[in-house]
Amino acid sequence: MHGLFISFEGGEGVGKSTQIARLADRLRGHGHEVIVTLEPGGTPLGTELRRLVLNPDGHVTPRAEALLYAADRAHHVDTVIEPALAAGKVVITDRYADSSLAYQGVGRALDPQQMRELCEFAVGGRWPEVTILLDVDPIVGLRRARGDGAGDRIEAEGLEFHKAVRAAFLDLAGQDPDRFVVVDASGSLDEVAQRVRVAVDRHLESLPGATR
Ligand SMILES: Nc1ncnc2c1ncn2[C@@H]1O[C@H](COP(=O)(O)OP(=O)(O)O)[C@@H](O)[C@H]1O
Ligand SMILES: Cc1cn([C@H]2C[C@H](O)[C@@H](COP(=O)(O)OP(=O)(O)O)O2)c(=O)[nH]c1=O
Repeated sequence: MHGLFISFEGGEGVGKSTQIARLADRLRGHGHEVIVTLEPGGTPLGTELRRLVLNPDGHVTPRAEALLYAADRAHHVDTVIEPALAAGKVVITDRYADSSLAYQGVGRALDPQQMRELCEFAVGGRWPEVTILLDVDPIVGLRRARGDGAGDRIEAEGLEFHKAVRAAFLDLAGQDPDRFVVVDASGSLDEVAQRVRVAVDRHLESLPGATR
C-alpha cells in the first residue's frame, strides 16, 4: 500500500499553511488519513535545526545553510514521510526540496548541479506525486507574512532576493509540469482553496478506500 505525497511550495506568506489546513480538513472529511508536516522542523531534530537556521541574530554561510536544510529533510523523509506513505496515508508537507533549489540554489546562488545532487541525496529518491506552487507577487506575500515585524533570517532578506526565489520556483515548475501545479495565490482564501482542490483531486482517484 502506498499513500499520496503532496508538497506545497512558494515564497513567504503565499498562504501555504492556511491552504494546507483547509485541504487536510477536507480530505479527512472524506475518510483519508492525512499527516500534515513541514520543513524545516517536521521532527524533533528538525525543530532544533529550524531554530539554528532561522535565528534572526545568527550567521550561517550559504553552504552551511544548504546542508542544515538537507539534514532536516533527510531525517524528515526517513522518520516521518516514508513510514506514513508506507501506511497508505496522505502526506502534505509545507515545503520540501524545491525550496532548497529555489532559496539556496538561486537565492544564495549556489551551484545548481551541486544543489540538485544534495537534494537528491537528502530525499533518498522520494519526490512528491504533486507539488502545489502557490504563486503571488512577493510584495503581497511579504506583507502578509511579516505583519508588523521584520521576520526570521530569510524573510528579512531584501525584495530582490524574494523576486529571484519566485522566478526560480516558476522555472522549476516549467521544467517539471507533470509534478507541479502553479496556483495563483493572489485571490481570496476561498478562491485559492478552490484552485488547490482542482489540482489535488485528480490525484486522489488512484487512492483506495475513500471518497473524494
Ligand atoms: N489568499 C489570502 N488572502 C489574504 N490573506 C491571506 C491569504 N492566504 C493567507 N493569508 C494570510 O497571510 C498570512 C500568511 O499566511 P500563511 O498561510 O501562514 O502563509 P505561508 O504558510 O505561506 O507563510 C496569514 O495571516 C494568512 O491569514
Ligand atoms: C525548506 C526550506 C525553507 N527555506 C526557508 C524559506 C522560509 O523563509 C523559511 C521557513 O519556512 P516557512 O516556515 O515555510 O516560512 P514561511 O511560512 O514564511 O513561508 O525557510 C529555505 O531557504 N530552504 C529550504 O530548503
